[in-house]
Amino acid sequence: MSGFNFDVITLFPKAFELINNLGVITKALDKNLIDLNLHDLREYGEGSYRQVDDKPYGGGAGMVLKPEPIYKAYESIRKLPKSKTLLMTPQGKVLKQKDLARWSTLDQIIIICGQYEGFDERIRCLADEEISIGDYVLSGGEIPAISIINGLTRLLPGTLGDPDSLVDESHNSSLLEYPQYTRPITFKDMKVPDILVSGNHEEIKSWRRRKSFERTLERRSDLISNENYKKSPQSKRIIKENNQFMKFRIGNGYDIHRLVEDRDLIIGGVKLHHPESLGLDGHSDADVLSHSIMDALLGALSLGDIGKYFPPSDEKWKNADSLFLLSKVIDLIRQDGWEINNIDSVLVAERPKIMPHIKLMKKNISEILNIDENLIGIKATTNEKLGPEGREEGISCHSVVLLEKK
Ligand SMILES: Nc1ccn([C@@H]2O[C@H](COP(=O)(O)O)[C@@H](O)[C@H]2O)c(=O)n1
Ligand SMILES: C[C@@]1(CO)OP(=O)(O)OP(=O)(O)OC[C@H]1O
Repeated sequence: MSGFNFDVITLFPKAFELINNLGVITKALDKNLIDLNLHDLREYGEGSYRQVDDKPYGGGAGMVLKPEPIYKAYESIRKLPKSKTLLMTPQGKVLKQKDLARWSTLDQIIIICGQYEGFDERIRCLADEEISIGDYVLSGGEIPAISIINGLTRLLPGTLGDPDSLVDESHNSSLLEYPQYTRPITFKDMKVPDILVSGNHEEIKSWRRRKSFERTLERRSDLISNENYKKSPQSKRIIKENNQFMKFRIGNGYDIHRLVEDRDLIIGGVKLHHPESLGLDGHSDADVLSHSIMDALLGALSLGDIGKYFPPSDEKWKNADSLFLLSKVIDLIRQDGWEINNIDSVLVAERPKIMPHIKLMKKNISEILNIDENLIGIKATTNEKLGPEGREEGISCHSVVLLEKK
């Protein structure tokens, strides 16, 4: 019986000698569970120098692998019924455990090892899939090919002594593996968790599931995309407990104030003139822009809204300068290590024209928040004479902020 076939087209067949010293693969080769056929590209090179590469058309540094030797090598390989051809290139799709599992049901994988300086574009059409092993560049596809051979071989029936070791491991369930311990029970004051020596298998299982989830959330939260994980009550609790690992939070704020006579019209700390001499009514200076930004900041961290910190019932805040209130809110946000990534606001006002004052509003807010003006977006729109803003009964403002944990 012939095993799973790996056919590798490479300029450096000697690189694969390493494989013979990797336990699992050595065993698989010995037991004929896999066949490793190396196709030395040099043998298919052209002329007396066995040339395999040439200068790129259009100029540029380095040499490019020619198509003819690769095609010749490829055509010399006997194709099995269930076969796939992979081209190793940093431009390929990043290898995932599920790819290895998918390929493990085939009879044959043909791997074409690219070279870092590049290969003729026409070589790509030989491949069913282009694969990279990460976002970095190696000198050639040999080491990535060895990774694939290693990862795939250990999935083949009969290669691992204990097939159960495939069940729990990292990336199988798209969660990372739980922490593992072996003897001694205490090493340099580090003790094996009591639960693992309790003998209670149900509790050990549940501890491992929880640790696996926590570890993934902490190190690779990008892997937790499966809605099932997020929905389970246990996962919900763990996500809540691990909120400290969240790097970003967004917040949204809205405020509206009435336009009345005998009040100043202050927006973003700038005193504007309304054609009818109207101003904004409120307990404070009624600066809708500052208010909506404060609510967005507080909302991002689930800290309530400005009314909670500066109650309108408190005389202290009568005619308060909203930029001062904003300085208090940002102190609260920074207390816990959060920093503003950016702010975007839109003012809704029929009149006056806000556009000419935006520069000064940005300056005021950036100084209070101690952030660059470029991180603040302020826009204005009329409400096309619709609704309270359109009838000039009031001016409103909407803001969003993105916070990042530093
Ligand atoms: N109070 C306002 C309202 C609008 N602008 C500027 O005018 C532009 C056109 O307004 P629309 O409502 O028709 O979108 C708008 O893009 C703003 O630049 C303004 O300065 N002050
Ligand atoms: C800013 C505060 C300060 O008392 O009062 P107002 O200026 O009325 O503004 P509003 O957005 O209605 O309420 C929030 C209050 O905290």
